[in-house]
Amino acid sequence: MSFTVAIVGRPNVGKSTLFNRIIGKRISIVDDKPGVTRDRIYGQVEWRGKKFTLVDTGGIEPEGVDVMTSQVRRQVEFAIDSSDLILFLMDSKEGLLTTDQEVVALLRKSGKPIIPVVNKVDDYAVKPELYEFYKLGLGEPVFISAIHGSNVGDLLDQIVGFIDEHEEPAYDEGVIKVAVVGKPNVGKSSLVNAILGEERVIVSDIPGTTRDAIDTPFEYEGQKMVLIDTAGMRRKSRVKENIEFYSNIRALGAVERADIALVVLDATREISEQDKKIAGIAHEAGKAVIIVVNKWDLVEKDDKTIYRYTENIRKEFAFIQYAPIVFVSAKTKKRVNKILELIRFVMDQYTFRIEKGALNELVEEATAMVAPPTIKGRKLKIYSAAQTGVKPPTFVLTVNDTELLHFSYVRYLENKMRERFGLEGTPVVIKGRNKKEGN
Ligand SMILES: Nc1nc2c(ncn2[C@@H]2O[C@H](COP(=O)(O)OP(=O)(O)OP(=O)(O)O)[C@@H](O)[C@H]2O)c(=O)[nH]1
Ligand SMILES: Nc1nc2c(ncn2[C@@H]2O[C@H](COP(=O)(O)OP(=O)(O)OP(=O)(O)O)[C@@H](O)[C@H]2O)c(=O)[nH]1
Repeated sequence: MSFTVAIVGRPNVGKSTLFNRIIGKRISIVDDKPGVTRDRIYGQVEWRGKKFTLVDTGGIEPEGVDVMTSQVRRQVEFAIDSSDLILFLMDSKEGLLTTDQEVVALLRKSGKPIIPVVNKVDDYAVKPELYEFYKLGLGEPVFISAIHGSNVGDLLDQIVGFIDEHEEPAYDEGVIKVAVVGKPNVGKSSLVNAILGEERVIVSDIPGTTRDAIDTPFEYEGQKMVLIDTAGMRRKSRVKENIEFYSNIRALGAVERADIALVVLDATREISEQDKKIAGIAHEAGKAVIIVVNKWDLVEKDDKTIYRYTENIRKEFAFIQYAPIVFVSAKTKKRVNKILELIRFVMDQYTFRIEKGALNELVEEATAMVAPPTIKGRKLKIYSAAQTGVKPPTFVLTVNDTELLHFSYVRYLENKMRERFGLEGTPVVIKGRNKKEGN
């Protein structure tokens, strides 16, 4: 699981502003597909080659709750239980308040490192009155302006300074990394055990091991794989709302390290918002997805059941139409092997390369069939197409003006590519680039 940094502080000190300042730049995904999570209270950051997950604990609050003590209590609990580093944010305009000191006293008990941060220092000057913040005894505070971004780079430098000892295991190129994600109780551990073909002890109660996703390398018909498992690590949270939140953060950490996410659903339960959120995390991270419907043994079936389920999943998970669906039982092991075959197949798709000639031929045919859009009297012209990467397959179209590359036309081209080349299980990224003068 990735290094987690929590921003904690009283209401209105600027937690969201700081979060957006750090995360905002990275979010360049223009995704209009419905169902994709929009409530960003955590995100992945890369700074000087190091990665971490940043959490805006203010976002944990359920709506309508404005009781100060309960708000801060949730934040503090999250920070203590689930983060590796705490950014304690204060407001220079308000000065050091008693509440700040109380919260720090609580945070300190956790033994987690804390960086004191004083926000809203907009004029670059550290005035004498700011020296009161040294009284916290947490060392030198970082004075920032989240709105203007000043000193935020220094803050990021300090954060990544803590990451050294937290290296993730590295795997060879040829190893397929598979994250097993899903709501609590859908059967993730059972599925992992079924895949590995042996009962494995989940070490969830040993302190210190609980936070790390369990990586299990194995081989299937000569193909090296590793399962990144987030199961069995449910926090015994005192605050109910936090449980779902922990689940999502864990899923994010596992998914970021994986090539393929197995999004596990419980066949006996209705599809919920959280199922969609978890699938959305995988989709937004640009990972391949396989939907695994588990506990199929418990479903009373007739000859239409599987079609009804499939239809419902396609409707609820409209944003990942590309994901294959497999119906399994971890308990009876039925079709568990099918998952392994799908993993291999989907990995081929995730790393698929389309030869330039074939790609341009396809684009020519597609544009002949449905003409590119004309917006405000100007017609989109696509001069050429090229694949620029894999994991997921990424394509660049050279056009007259990227403004004219409407998302619905991009989706049309994506569908055409999928019709011809398959690309099942993998997202496809299509970007536009303006043709330069003279080429
Ligand atoms: N002058 C100034 N104002 C800031 C700065 N950062 C945030 N603010 C303002 O402070 C107010 C609160 O900011 P938020 O980011 O919503 O604060 P928060 O801590 O997330 O608040 P909660 O969601 O209530 O927990 C907003 O009006 C921001 O525009 C800053 O660097 N300078
Ligand atoms: N009938 C049936 N029960 C299953 C199946 N898979 C899991 N279960 C049961 O569902 C319950 C939850 O399974 P787990 O494997 O612990 O679920 P999990 O997703 O790892 O749960 P967390 O650790 O809470 O995230 C257990 O009682 C399992 O025995 C299945 O395919 N069929």
